[in-house]
Amino acid sequence: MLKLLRPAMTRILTPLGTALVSRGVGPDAVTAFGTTGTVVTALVMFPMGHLWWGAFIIGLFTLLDLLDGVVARLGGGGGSTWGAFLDSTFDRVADAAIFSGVAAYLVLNEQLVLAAVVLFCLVAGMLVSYVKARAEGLGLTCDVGLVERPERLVVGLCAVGFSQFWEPLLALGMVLLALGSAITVVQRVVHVRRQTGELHKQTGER
Ligand SMILES: CCCCCCCC/C=C\CCCCCCCC(=O)OC[C@H](COP(=O)(O)O[C@@H]1[C@H](O)[C@H](OP(=O)(O)O)[C@@H](O)[C@H](O)[C@H]1O)OC(=O)CCCCCCC/C=C\CCCCCCCC
Ligand SMILES: Nc1ccn([C@@H]2O[C@H](COP(=O)(O)O)[C@@H](O)[C@H]2O)c(=O)n1
Ligand SMILES: [Mg+2]
Repeated sequence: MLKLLRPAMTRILTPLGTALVSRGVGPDAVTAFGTTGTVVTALVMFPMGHLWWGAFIIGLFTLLDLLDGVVARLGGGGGSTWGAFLDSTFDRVADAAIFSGVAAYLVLNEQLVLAAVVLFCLVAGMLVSYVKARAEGLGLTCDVGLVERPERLVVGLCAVGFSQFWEPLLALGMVLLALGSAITVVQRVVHVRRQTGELHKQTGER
């Protein structure tokens, strides 16, 4: 759903991308900087209880995940295979750090049930991405689902950040995210099953 915002975000980020390209900054540097910033912020600020500032700063760093693609395209060649691999792999590293940081905060504050829900969100989010990567590796498509990465980030970071001001929001956001991510895994598996069903009809393959 949020991917509908991609053209607008690309337009907003293009002047910054142009400035970076003209100074010789490449897309891999942007990817690495954004991921490092996210990981350090999540693993330092969340366990210390700085939920608002942690979520806010991570929100800015994750926007670099849109900027790296802009820089890659402006730099010519339309992006590289290595860059696409690095981008997706580092997304998983950033997601792992965000949810681990929140879980660490909850464990330190003895909210073990909510920590388990957050870990469920982490695993379900990874599964959402894995199913797509595996499907695409097999030559299928899997660009569907209710809660893709931008939705996970916006819902997750807003729930964490604003819970500094209204505590129940963290539980509410994480439970919604857990349900949404589980539904998305099912949607993607069903989408793959439909395609393999079609293949079966055409080729006799099961
Ligand atoms: C006080 C008001 C608070 C308001 C908070 C809301 C602020 C919202 C600000 C910006 C909204 C940005 C929306 C961005 C929409 C982006 C749409 C898009 O297409 O994103 C795609 C992009 C990159 O995708 P990739 O192709 O590079 O990545 C793929 C993806 O990882 C796939 O994952 P999967 O879906 O399968 O799990 C992989 O499968 C694939 O391999 C991989 O290639 O998007 C991103 O991933 C980055 C999105 C950035 C979202 C920024 C979120 C910032 C949000 C909130 C900050 C809130 C902080 C809290 C307090 C803030 C107060 C201001
Ligand atoms: N270091 C990078 C990062 C990205 N790319 C290219 O951009 C595409 C992803 O764009 P987003 O706007 O979704 O981040 C990716 O598939 C690559 O083609 C790159 O080349 N190098
Ligand atoms: Mg990117």
